[in-house]
Amino acid sequence: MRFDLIRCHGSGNDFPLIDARALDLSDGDWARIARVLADRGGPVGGDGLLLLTAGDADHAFGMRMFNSDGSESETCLNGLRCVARLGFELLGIDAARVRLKASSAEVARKAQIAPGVVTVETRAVASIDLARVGLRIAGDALIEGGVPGLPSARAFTAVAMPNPHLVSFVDAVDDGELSAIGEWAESAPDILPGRGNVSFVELRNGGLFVRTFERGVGLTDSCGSAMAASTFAAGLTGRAAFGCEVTVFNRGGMVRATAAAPEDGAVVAIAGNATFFEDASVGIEGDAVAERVVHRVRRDEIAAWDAVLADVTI
Ligand SMILES: N[C@@H](CCC[C@H](N)C(=O)O)C(=O)O
Repeated sequence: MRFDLIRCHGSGNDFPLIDARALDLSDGDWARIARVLADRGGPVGGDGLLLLTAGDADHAFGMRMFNSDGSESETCLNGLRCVARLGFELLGIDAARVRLKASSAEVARKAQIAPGVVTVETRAVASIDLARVGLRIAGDALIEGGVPGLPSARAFTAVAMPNPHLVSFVDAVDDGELSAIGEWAESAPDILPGRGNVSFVELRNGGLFVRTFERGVGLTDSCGSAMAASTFAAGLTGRAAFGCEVTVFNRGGMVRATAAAPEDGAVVAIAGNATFFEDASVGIEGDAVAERVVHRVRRDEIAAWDAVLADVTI
């Protein structure tokens, strides 16, 4: 199998991106291709695989996202910015409604957050319904509460974006502690059989700093849906005002986020980079990349994002 792909990132969350609108492969094939391409030890690497998929009567195009373990997620908001950019470029549009696995999101080109940085805003609805999060504990919602059975006494807020997130506000992020809870979530415990993304969040520099252990991946430089869930959770717990823009920092950079209150629709808007850094083609044989040809390294975009990182105090 041969594919043309674009290697891209949103806030350092990096992916190979394939225009799959005309491709007809099984879910099992895509899961295998995700594991091969996103393998950090292989010639491509990434936090998962993004697919631009065909649109329908209600959507200009669609997105599918496979984690590096081959599992398919309900969404990926850093990835959605990159998929949206490709969709915009191929269709000659600047805004769209996008079909996700079982939901929709709005995307639009925005003014550049920094010179030379292509910027896209995603808008997705948050939910605190525990059934949607897939967290099987007593009650309808969990807002800053303990999770019986979780190996931590910390208080968590559960949010579906619609992928599952557990968010805890901490004084200082401890990667070891976060990873231990993330690994527990990866074990698909009885109370979280669909697993989940786990984030620790600090109030930092007037904004939020979010560190996430992602379902199907592990610790990443950033996770867009976790930043959305964290902004929503900050509103729910009185740490940030609903309707006001918050800068959300992460290991890979920053985004600007605004969450609407539940009574105002619970839409979380995230504006951030959609950086394309390499155009390549790959040949895959079995479980390995047999050939990789790099056609273009987009040095201008790499430099533009490096300048943002040099400016951001994380
Ligand atoms: N990094 C993504 C989320 C990717 C999916 C996640 N690991 C899951 O399985 O829910 C983002 O930017 O939202």
